[in-house]
Amino acid sequence: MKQLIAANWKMNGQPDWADKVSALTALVPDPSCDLLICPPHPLVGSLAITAEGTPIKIGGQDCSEYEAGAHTGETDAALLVTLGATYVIVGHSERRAAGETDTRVKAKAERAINQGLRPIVCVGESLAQREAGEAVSVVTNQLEASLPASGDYDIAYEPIWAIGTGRTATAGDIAQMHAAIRNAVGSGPRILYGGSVKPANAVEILRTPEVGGALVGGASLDMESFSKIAHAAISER
Ligand SMILES: O=C[C@H](O)COP(=O)(O)O
Repeated sequence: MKQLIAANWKMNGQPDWADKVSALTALVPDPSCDLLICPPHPLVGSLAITAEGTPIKIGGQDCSEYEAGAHTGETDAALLVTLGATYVIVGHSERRAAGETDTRVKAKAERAINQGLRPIVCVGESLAQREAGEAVSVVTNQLEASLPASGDYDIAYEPIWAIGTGRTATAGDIAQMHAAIRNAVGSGPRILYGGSVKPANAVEILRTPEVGGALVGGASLDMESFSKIAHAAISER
C-alpha cells in the first residue's frame, strides 16, 4: 500500500483555508502517497468540494459512536460522508485526555466503518509510561480494546510526549513500537507515526521499517512544509 500522509489541523482553520487544498495540489500534483487533510468539521464540506478531482482526500477529526440524534456537539459519521469525507481520526490523545475510553474509540471506529469511512485509530503512551518501561504494553492494550472488530482501518502511533513538543521519538523507538504493533495486529492496517513530524525528520521516519505514513499536526498547517513531508513518502510499503 502507499504510505498515508495525513494532516490533522486540530482546532486551526478559517473558511479561506480551502485555498490550501489548491496550494497543496500545485505543490504535489502527482503524489506517490495517499494525501489526507482533516480540518475542523465546519470546513470539511468546503475542503471536499475544493478537493474534487484532485488526489487529496478529506477526513474528520472525530465522529460519534451513535447514530444521528440527541447528542449535542457530536458529529455523525454519516454526515461526514455526505460532506465528502472518506477518513476519520478516532481516539486522538487530545480526546483520550478529555476522558475518551478505549471502548468509545472502538465504537466510533466501528460506526465510521459502518458508514463508509476509513478510521485512523490513534494510540500512544505518556512519558511516565515510557520511563516506567510500559510503552509497548500500554499501546498493545489500547489496540486490543480500541480496534474495530472488522473492516479496513489505519493505526496512528503517537507517543504523547512527542506531540507538539518538537521532541521526536528516535528511529529506534519508532521501529521497536511499530514492530510490536505489527506483531499485535497482523498484516493489513498501515501504521502511521505522529509526533513532531516535520520536513527535517520526515525522510528518516518514513523509511523506518513498518512506518506506513505520518499523522502531522503543526507542520501540516503550512502547505510548503506539508508538501515536503509528502515528497518524502515511499510509494510502496
Ligand atoms: O495528530 C497529530 C499529532 O498530534 C502530532 O502533532 P504535531 O505534529 O504537532 O506534534
